[in-house]
Amino acid sequence: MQARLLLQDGTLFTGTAFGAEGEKTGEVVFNTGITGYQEVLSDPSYCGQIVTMTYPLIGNYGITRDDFESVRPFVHGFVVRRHETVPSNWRSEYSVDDLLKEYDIPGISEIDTRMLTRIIRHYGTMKAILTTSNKRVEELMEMMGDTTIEELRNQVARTSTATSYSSPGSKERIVLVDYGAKTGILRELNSRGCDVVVVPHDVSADEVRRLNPDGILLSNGPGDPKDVTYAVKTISELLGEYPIFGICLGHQLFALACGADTEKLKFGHRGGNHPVKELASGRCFITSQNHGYTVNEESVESTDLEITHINNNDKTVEGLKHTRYPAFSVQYHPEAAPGPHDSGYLFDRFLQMIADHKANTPVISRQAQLAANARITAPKPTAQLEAVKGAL
Ligand SMILES: NC(=O)CC[C@H](N)C(=O)O
Repeated sequence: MQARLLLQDGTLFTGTAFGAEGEKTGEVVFNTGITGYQEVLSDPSYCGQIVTMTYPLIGNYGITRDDFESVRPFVHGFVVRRHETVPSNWRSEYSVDDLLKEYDIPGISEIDTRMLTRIIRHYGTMKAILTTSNKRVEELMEMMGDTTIEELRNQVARTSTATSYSSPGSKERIVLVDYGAKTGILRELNSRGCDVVVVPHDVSADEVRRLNPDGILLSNGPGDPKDVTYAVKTISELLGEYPIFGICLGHQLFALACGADTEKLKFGHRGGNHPVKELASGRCFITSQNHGYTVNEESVESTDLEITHINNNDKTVEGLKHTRYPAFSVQYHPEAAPGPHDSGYLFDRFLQMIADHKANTPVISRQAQLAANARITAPKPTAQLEAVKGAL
């Protein structure tokens, strides 16, 4: 069956359909990873996007559920040069084609993904529609135009957990705020023995305090950080009270909460080999990335933040730390799977920061904090009780 990919600028690609039949609009972006298509498909940060892989052969090692970064794929469409229908891997459970069909995601293969990537690099990311229908181009253009940017935004609520859950451990209590978190973050915390409570994106500062965490981890997630205003407010309320570590969207929200600004990149960073320089050591780390927005460098100057890492390719901000409070963040993914694993040490740094914070927090103030928490936890008197009290 034929499939077509129509870009907002009118460029039309005609190829072969795979995955689900139908039509999906999204922002078209490219990922340069040679492996990792399962993690890309199931990374909630891609919600609302049509992803093209620059590596030309996709699907050759099949699909293994254990490798997923969340419970289901979130991409709106998948674009590849060649798609393998007969995976060759003992762990494979089924093919990419089966996965896309199961989750109603259309795919297109046999198109010039190199040309598509060059268009995105030249003109920037843009909207696109992927279809298996025979609709006329004019009609498709109209449909794409009707998809408001709002439909492609505000994806955090769609990808976050609706209720809190815990992943118990015997060490530090970490509250992981799920803005569309990758499973890899939980895996890294659990492997270090952390007692993790995963909470929804719209958790309030008081709800976090009630959990009495040793530290807070702000996860990755889809969309524009400026759409998640309530999270910025919550983070600014918790800043200084608990050690904080932000990853990707969590990094951007942390920056906004500290008064810095974010902006959209022309075509973003998505792949497994982005070089990042740690300014303190001068060392270069190879990192896994997936983001379209970035923290504006100049805006950091007027805040209490310090830039700790920069991207070696385009010099954009890749890491921040607070100069007064125990809090830091990175734009890339230290929990990368399938890799590179250069930055896994950042989880150890976070736990060390928690240990230092505990050691430096006078016992009396910790007790005061616990007392404050107890006050917050105490049930509020109901209106009825107030009325009875008033009558007495
Ligand atoms: N992986 C992420 O957390 C992505 C952050 C944000 N949605 C961006 O595109 O910049």
